[in-house]
Amino acid sequence: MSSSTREGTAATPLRLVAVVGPPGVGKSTATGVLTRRLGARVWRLREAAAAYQRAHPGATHLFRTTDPLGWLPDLTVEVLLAAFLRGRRPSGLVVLEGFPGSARQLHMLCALAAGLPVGVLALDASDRTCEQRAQGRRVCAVCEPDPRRPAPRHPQDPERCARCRHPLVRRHSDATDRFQDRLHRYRVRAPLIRSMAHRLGVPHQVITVEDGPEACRDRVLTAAKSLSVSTPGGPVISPAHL
Ligand SMILES: Nc1ncnc2c1ncn2[C@@H]1O[C@H](COP(=O)(O)OP(=O)(O)O)[C@@H](O)[C@H]1O
Repeated sequence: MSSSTREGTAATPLRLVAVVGPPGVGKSTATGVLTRRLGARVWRLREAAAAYQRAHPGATHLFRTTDPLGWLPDLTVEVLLAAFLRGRRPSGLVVLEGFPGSARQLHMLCALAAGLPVGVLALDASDRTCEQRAQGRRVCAVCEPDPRRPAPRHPQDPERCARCRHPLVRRHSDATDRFQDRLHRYRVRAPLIRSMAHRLGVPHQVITVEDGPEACRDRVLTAAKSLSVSTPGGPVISPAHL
């Protein structure tokens, strides 16, 4: 990659692009494109939670959840986001992968981002495509102890990892019932996230990623670039009205 293609370098101010979409649509893949091509950094709620727990071993109460999909309470999400945005935060483009998961979380993000440029990139494909992609996805538990990202398949032995040659496995959350629950939750919440973005003046772009990764790459790059330049006016809606 030439350095002229990397635009999210540490010299530029912080800009946030939230990449959302149904499970299996290609969020991790798109995030990978943005990290490689734009030098973006990635913020993932799960990783932020794990890092916070390591740094605050006494804060176990924050991580108790009764949600059937294991989602953390919004109060905890707010603590994690605030730690990221109000601490020694990075500069340049940051991709929030799979976040926000609800309209309320988008509101929270904008309130904490306090005028920083925020954009939402919503990837979309049919339920069938998402399901097929999730069923075909394999991860490597050796390269990544808590595997989330799709692993590259070995060209001669596609059931093995191209990096370490260990057998690839399916993601626990791709089991059919769990996948359907995640898909349903996203489909219910996506229009609410979109209308919240509209109410907050946050740029929101939907791109269809029905065709293969090559064809989607340029669309993802173009959308992320255009989304990461405008600044929202900041939340004007009281959380009580959410
Ligand atoms: N545009 C695309 N076309 C075909 N397959 C894709 C595309 N984007 C991602 N994939 C594949 O679909 C699966 C799910 O992608 P992933 O990025 O893990 O989805 P998500 O993070 O949204 O759950 C992976 O195996 C990935 O390689």
